[in-house]
Amino acid sequence: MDVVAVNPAGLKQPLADAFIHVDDLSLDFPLYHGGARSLKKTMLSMASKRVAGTTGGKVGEDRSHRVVVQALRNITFRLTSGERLGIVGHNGAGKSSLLRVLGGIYEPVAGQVHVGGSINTLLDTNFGMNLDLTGRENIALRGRYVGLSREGMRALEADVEAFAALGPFLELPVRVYSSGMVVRLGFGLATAIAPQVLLMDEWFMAGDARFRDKAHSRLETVVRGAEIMVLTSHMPSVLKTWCTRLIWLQAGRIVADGPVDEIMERYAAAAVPAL
Ligand SMILES: Nc1ncnc2c1ncn2[C@@H]1O[C@H](COP(=O)(O)OP(=O)(O)OP(=O)(O)O)[C@@H](O)[C@H]1O
Repeated sequence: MDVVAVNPAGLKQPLADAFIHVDDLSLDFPLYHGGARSLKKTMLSMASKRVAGTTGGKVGEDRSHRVVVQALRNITFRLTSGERLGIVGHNGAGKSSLLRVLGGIYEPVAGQVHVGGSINTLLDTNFGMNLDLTGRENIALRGRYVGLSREGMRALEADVEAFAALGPFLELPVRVYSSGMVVRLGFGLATAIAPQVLLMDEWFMAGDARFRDKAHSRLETVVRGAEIMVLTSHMPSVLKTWCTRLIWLQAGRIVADGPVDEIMERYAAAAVPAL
C-alpha cells in the first residue's frame, strides 16, 4: 500500500502536469468485531446468497477472518492532464470510497495510488470546517491549510465573504448557522481554491434552489480550471456535460471503462435504478 500526493495543495510552487495512477487498489471496511458471532454468521451466509444487481459492496472475510465489506477490489486506471472521469455504479458500488482513497482520506488495504498535483476534494460542504470557529476564522483556517500568502489570504477572505453573503453572521460560530448558511460558507470556501486535481461528489452540487445558479457558475470555473476531474454521479445529464470518460463500478470492481456515451448506454441497460 502506498498513497503519494505530490505537492498536495502546494499552491506556491509551479507544478508539473497532474496525473492519477491507480494500480490494483483494494479497500475493505471491517464490520465484525469480537463478540458478534451470530452477526458474522448471518452476514457471511447472506453474502453467499447475494444476487446480481443488489446494492452494496461484496461482504466477505479478510485474512484475519474479520467480516469486511470489500468496498473496492483490484482497481487499476490512469488519468492524465485534460481527462474528466465520471464514476457510475449502483448504490454502494464503491464510488465515494474511490474518491476518498484518491483524496488520501481512506487508506487502501492493497495496491498503489499516486496522485500528482494539488488536490481539492469536494465531498460535502461541511468538509474541513470547524463548527466552533466563526465563518471568518474558518476562512483563515482554510487559507493557512493551503499555504496562502498574506495577499492570497486577503483575496480569499474577500471572495468568500462576497459569495456567501452572510453579513454579520460571518463573525459568529458556524454552529449557530442554518443548514443553508453552512452550505453557502462551505461551498464558497471549497470553490475558492482552484486545484490541479478536482475530486467531487455529486451531492456537493446540491444546495437550495436560489443559491444553485450562483454556485453552478462558480463550480464551472473551478472545473474548467482543473487539469483532472473525478466526479461521482447518478445523473446522466451531469456526466454527459462534464465528463470525457466513465468508469462503471459494480460491487467494488470495474466492469467497464471508456467513452461516456458507450458506457452510459451499457450501464443504463444493466443498472439497478439509483435513488
Ligand atoms: N465507513 C464505512 N464503514 C463500513 N462500510 C462502509 C463505510 N463506507 C462505505 N461502506 C460500504 O462500502 C461500500 C461502498 O460504499 P460507497 O459509499 O463507496 O458506495 P457508493 O457507490 O458511493 O454508493 P452511493 O451511490 O449509494 O452513494 C458499501 O457497501 C458501504 O456499505
